[in-house]
Amino acid sequence: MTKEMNLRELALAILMEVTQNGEFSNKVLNQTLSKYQYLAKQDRAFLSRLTEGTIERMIEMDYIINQYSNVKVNKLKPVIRNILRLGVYQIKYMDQVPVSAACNESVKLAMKKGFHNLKGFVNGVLRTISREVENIAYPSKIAQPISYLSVVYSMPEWIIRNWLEEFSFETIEKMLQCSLTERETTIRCNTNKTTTDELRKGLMSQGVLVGDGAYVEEALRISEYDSVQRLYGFTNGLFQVQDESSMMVAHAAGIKKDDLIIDVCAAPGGKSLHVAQLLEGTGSVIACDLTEYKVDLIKQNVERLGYTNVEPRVQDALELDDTLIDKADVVIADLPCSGLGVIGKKNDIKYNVTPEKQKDLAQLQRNILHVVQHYVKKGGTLVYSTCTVNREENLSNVEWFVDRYDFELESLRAYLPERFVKREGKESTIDKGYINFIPGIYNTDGFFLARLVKK
Ligand SMILES: C[S@@+](CC[C@H](N)C(=O)[O-])C[C@H]1O[C@@H](n2cnc3c(N)ncnc32)[C@H](O)[C@@H]1O
Repeated sequence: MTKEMNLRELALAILMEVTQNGEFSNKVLNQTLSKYQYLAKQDRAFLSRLTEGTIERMIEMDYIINQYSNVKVNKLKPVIRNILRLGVYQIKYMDQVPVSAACNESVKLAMKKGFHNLKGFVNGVLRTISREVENIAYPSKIAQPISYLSVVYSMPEWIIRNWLEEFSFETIEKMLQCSLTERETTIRCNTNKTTTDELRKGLMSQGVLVGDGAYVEEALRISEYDSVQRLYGFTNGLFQVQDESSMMVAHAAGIKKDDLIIDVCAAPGGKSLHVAQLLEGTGSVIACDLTEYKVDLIKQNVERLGYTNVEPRVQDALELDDTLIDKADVVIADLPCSGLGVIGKKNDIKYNVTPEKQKDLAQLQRNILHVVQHYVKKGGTLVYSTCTVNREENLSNVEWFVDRYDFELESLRAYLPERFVKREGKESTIDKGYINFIPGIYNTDGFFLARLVKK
């Protein structure tokens, strides 16, 4: 058995867990990588690329298979279906894999999994696709725009229909293109411990490529590394991974020394720790989440980054804590959401969201807002945010909120980083108090935030 065969077998096992057992791809891939730590860097990269790529392009893979197989994808045995998906991905997207290897190794894998009788079928379908790969007839952009976007960018049709109610075709295409483009990782420098220049030097000494953030002073963008945990400065808390859109929350909050901040859905602590950083050791941050497990994640990050002004707490945001009423200068409500802004990083989210789940989430967000608005003192601020781009979970909730509670939207212009504000034209919604970061238009994840002030 060759090494490559082993890697493909691991990829198949991951795909089976994700597609048959509903596991999250990030989780299963990370577990596999930690189990097989002895794998060489290029093997880890091959495995990651093959599994992540196949999952993020799954609708396209199935479309291609359906063009050339006499048995439709949904009628195939799950193992064979996933072997074909992996095979087609190698043929179409992995130039470094010879077509013959993609076909032969897929056939061997089918036999190894007990499907000797289907080796001719797997071989036939993959060989045909390898010959026809440049001639695949995709849905027409003009005549079938929804199918076109769905197949070319592997996005479920219902999400595209939903987005078309709010965004133009061109904007959606940009978002989708962006979700399939590899971006650097953004990190937030812990400026209480080091400077961005020192951090940059340390990372570069390990051969990491380091660029400036696009909008936020304390952000750096890194690439060409193997594992974040092994990077310079990780263990001693010189940085935290955080997208620049997320970093905007702490800025939008307008933190002042000695403020009391309550972060109602805080794990793993990205925003709580950023806020603590801006407090420079003063004030305090109560960082809550639902379970011990989640709160432990916050604790680990607090310890690593070395903050003494953060108090992690198990607290259900749906249950009012009387002792906190009217106490907070700032409440951060970064709420559970459908996550459609981070499909570039969590590539199976798009297949798991349903219209019903999205509706339930929008309701959950309202229920949480109803409770946590009590914690804001008069004149204090509530920052509402999600990592999704659809209106129901974003602006519609904000409109619902200001209609019912004694809050108003306040312009973000005075709060967001200067570099960002400068690029926003006169028409920007930041003057209305909210912003929808659209991937492909902004160089960030998809993200929404609104600044609400208690009258
Ligand atoms: C978007 S994530 C928060 C990310 C975090 N703010 C950060 O920047 O690292 C949403 C969090 O809400 C938590 N959550 C969900 N329901 C909750 C509830 N009823 N009460 C408290 N936290 C909840 C989830 O466990 C999850 O950690």
